[in-house]
Amino acid sequence: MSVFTPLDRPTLEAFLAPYGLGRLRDFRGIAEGSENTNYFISLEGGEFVLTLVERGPVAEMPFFIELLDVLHDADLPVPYAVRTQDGQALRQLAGKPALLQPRLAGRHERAPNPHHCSEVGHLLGHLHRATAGERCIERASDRGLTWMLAEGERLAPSLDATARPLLERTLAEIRELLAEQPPLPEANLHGDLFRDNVMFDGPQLSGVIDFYNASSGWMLYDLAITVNDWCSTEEGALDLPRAWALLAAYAADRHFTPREAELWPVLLRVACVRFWLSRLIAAQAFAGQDVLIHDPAEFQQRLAARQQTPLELPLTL
Ligand SMILES: Nc1ncnc2c1ncn2[C@@H]1O[C@H](COP(=O)(O)OP(=O)(O)OP(=O)(O)O)[C@@H](O)[C@H]1O
Ligand SMILES: N[C@@H](CCO)C(=O)O
Repeated sequence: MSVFTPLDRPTLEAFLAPYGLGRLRDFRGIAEGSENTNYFISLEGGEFVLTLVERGPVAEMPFFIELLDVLHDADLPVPYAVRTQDGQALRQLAGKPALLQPRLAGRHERAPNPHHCSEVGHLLGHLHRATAGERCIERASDRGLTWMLAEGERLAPSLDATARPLLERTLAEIRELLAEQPPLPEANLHGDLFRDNVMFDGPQLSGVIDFYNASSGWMLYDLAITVNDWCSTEEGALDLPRAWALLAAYAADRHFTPREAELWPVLLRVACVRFWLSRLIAAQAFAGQDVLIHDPAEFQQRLAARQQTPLELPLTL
């Protein structure tokens, strides 16, 4: 399980006292999740999740706190940093940045249908609309195009004869994007809107969590990340009814530009490379440890399937 930092009751009680939320009733480490340490915390004053941020620079934490406040104010179902009685949102526990957030209702949907995908598309459109243009809070992704190129070039020689040319083809596309810097519309991006970061309460989307990959950037890239997870078959191909439902719901909030339509197939591939690489790196770093490791091959398979994309952006919706 992925509890990188074990915590005992006295440590938690001392940490939680300044929130003034009553006695600690119960707590339990959360096995799901692969990057941060999370605990469900039951206090007399309500149900919460405590997150210890295990990766990424501490200096970035005010960005996440501000972004979640903006999204919460825009009525998106997101967690936000609960303040202590003297107004502190970001604190330290066991030497790590630590946040207490409300626990959102619902459960993850592992087998989404077009209705679930429509809910997700609508949510993503809302998130982008709330942060587009001047409202966008600047933050470069720490796993953006430059990172992909550097890590891809480093890892390519260790791949087999099928995987290596597949990766190198998309690295070439990434080089072209870096050289061109196409002016695609920007907003704040979730950056990791996978099934395990969305909660459903019955058929209704009830929460979006895990903003630790959020950044500013191309909205289309966030859409590609989302479609690749929510609308892929077991074999890695796009499931068109699910993808159409997601894109149609998203497009109700925003019209795509012609340049976005051209670059859509490329960004679907780039979004595969982003997670293929981060999974390869995590698999090496945590090999043999009791940590949740997502299968890198899943994104190799999806990237192979995205060499032809039978899915166009709905330009006229
Ligand atoms: N605010 C919340 N409300 C309810 N459940 C939550 C909340 N935050 C986290 N969880 C639960 O904890 C699990 C792990 O959280 P999270 O996805 O943030 O961890 P992570 O290590 O960053 O994961 P990932 O592998 O997606 O990067 C989630 O799948 C969810 O079940
Ligand atoms: N959602 C990511 C893990 C967290 O970034 C993956 O499935 O690889």
